[in-house]
Amino acid sequence: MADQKVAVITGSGQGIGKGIAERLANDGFKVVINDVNKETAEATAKELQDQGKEAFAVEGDVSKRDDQFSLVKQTVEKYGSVDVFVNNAGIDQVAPLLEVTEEDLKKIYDINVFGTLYGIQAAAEQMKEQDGRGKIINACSIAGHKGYSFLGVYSSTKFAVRGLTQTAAQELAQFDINVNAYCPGIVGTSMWDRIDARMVEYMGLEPGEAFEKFAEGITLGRTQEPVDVANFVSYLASSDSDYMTGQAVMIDGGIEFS
Ligand SMILES: NC(=O)C1=CN([C@@H]2O[C@H](COP(=O)(O)OP(=O)(O)OC[C@H]3O[C@@H](n4cnc5c(N)ncnc54)[C@H](O)[C@@H]3O)[C@@H](O)[C@H]2O)C=CC1
Ligand SMILES: CC(=O)C(C)=O
Repeated sequence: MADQKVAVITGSGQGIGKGIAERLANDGFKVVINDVNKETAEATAKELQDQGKEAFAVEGDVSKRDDQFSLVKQTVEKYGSVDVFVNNAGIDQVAPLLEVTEEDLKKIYDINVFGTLYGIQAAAEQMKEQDGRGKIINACSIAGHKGYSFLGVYSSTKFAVRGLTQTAAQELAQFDINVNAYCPGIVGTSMWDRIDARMVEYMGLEPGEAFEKFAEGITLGRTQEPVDVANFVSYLASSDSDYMTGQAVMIDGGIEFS
């Protein structure tokens, strides 16, 4: 097992991140489960260990640069390298633009944008020193390609993630590091439970109706599960995607077409 590659996934105590961790562990990676929520991170790592996978949990807040560098350091101390780093952690925010406060802006930019850049920095500094190709994979969204009413600030953070992905791809190619992003559509995680609850307030709908309304536009006729996203991230983490960099790819069942 000495040649097992190592993947770090931020925000992987639950939701899409957990799905990615499960898939990469099944692909043969040693996985590091990072989350600001220590309990869910440890529970996910234990679930994987109980299945005979190599996994451990690191509590950390992606919006703190020191936590991101410490995450990489702890990974290297335990597993020897960081081959794949998935900047998955992110938060939602639902509000009309005219109601957004300075505090709202700061909170979401700290996690979704600053957090992604700190992850890129920490991962790249380590990957530069290693042999072999590194992969940095960022969580974008359909909202990183199009602005949606009431999701304007969230959307703007995902446009920023797309920009960081394109620039990091260009700056890091010289170190054999590929940088790409996945852009899910409507995934049934706790993020959408929160979005639905807030949309109800703004759109005058019943609980569940906002989710259904967004889901109506899905060409494939169903909302997503984390595994639908994880299957694509598995490709981005593998050598099959060695010739892809700087892309923010829709994996949304056909909601937006570009
Ligand atoms: N659910 C959806 O429909 C979509 C989600 N996405 C993106 O996918 C990513 C994952 O989303 P979900 O799994 O749905 O969300 P979720 O809310 O179910 O899970 C997010 C996880 O990130 C963790 N987290 C939050 N802040 C953190 C921080 N500062 N440091 C470390 N961990 C932190 C949470 O504790 C949680 O475990 C996010 O970046 C989100 O923007 C993109 C498109 C659609
Ligand atoms: C949460 C999210 O990215 C969307 C567009 O639903």
